[in-house]
Amino acid sequence: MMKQRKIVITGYGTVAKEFVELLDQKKEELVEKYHTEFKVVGVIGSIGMIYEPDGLNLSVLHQLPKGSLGISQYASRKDLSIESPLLKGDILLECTPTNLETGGPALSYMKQALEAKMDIVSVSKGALVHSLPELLERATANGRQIKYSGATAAALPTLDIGEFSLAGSNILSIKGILNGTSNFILTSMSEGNITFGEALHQAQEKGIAEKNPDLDIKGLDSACKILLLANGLFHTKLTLKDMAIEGIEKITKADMQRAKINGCEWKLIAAAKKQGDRLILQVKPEILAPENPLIHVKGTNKGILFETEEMGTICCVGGASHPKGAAAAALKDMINLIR
Ligand SMILES: NC(=O)C1=CN([C@@H]2O[C@H](COP(=O)(O)OP(=O)(O)OC[C@H]3O[C@@H](n4cnc5c(N)ncnc54)[C@H](OP(=O)(O)O)[C@@H]3O)[C@@H](O)[C@H]2O)C=CC1
Ligand SMILES: N[C@@H](CC=O)C(=O)O
Repeated sequence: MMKQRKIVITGYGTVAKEFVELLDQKKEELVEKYHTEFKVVGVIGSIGMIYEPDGLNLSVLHQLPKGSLGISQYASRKDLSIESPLLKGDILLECTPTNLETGGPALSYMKQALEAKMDIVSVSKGALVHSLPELLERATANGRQIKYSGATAAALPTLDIGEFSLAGSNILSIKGILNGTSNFILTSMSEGNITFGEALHQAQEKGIAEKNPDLDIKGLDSACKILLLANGLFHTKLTLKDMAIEGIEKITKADMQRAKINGCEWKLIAAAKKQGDRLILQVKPEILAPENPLIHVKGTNKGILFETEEMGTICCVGGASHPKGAAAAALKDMINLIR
């Protein structure tokens, strides 16, 4: 039997626009493979919402600029009025900018969505880092699910490996290169004749740096990802205050050249490690030895290494940071919601 899932998107920025294009390309394939018609019925920007109960025209929408400008241009083309935001559909796709202090607009959108009995797929991290335990409780109370591959390194499978591939195994530690922007800066400085500032500018042009790039450079984006992975996989309720966080700002080209003499490389490592009854979380730049598989993670790629009691060490490398990869991670979560 054919199913239908109505999606409302909050935050029509770089990732959401890629998602709209991807869904437009794949909608027939999704019907064929999963017997499900995914329709975007609403898009909410900071100016308000466009809503069409039978689905927005995705090929028109993704030709328009991102942000509220695109939303208002779509409204005038289709003669729609800009409505006050209202979460009505089956799935919320949350794509607003990450705000770690307050949870940002995402927190209120997610609460409204759960009240309206919607599942959530989030690529933004703010609300999850701020209030994941509370949101999960609300989701359970409403019989809903929250999926957040897009917030835990997106195109690089991380949470799925821990939840599904390592189910039943005792994970002893997780180490990862989880931020594409900082890894791109380190690789560019190590391999090219380019400054920190130039490399950051290139990462911003690729659309992968956070709106506030300090989140990438100072290690906070990596910290959010390892925190969400740790709380999700070890069922802890740790916060950013429980972590030591250091970024890449102090690493110089000279430091990199010194490391290279012995075949080593500087990488920004996010780690979660069991120590007795405690789980220690930290983010800091480390010099990796040539035999460490994470040394091969170059450019905007990322990587994760799980150490387990029963299955040994498992490493996954690739999943470059890229808006299309983040959109694809959100689509994967939606497909897994209906499986
Ligand atoms: N870029 C990437 O590769 C990845 C990004 N992420 C995460 O995904 C999220 C989105 O990233 P990205 O698309 O790059 O970000 P953008 O800044 O490109 O897009 C965010 C959009 O949200 C809109 N917005 C701002 N405030 C509100 C509000 N109150 N209500 C509704 N919409 C609002 C803005 O448009 P306007 O104000 O004009 O309406 C803006 O276009 C971030 O949280 C980021 O951390 C995760 C994985 C990868
Ligand atoms: N800023 C992040 C992308 C979103 O998570 C990165 O550079 O990897």
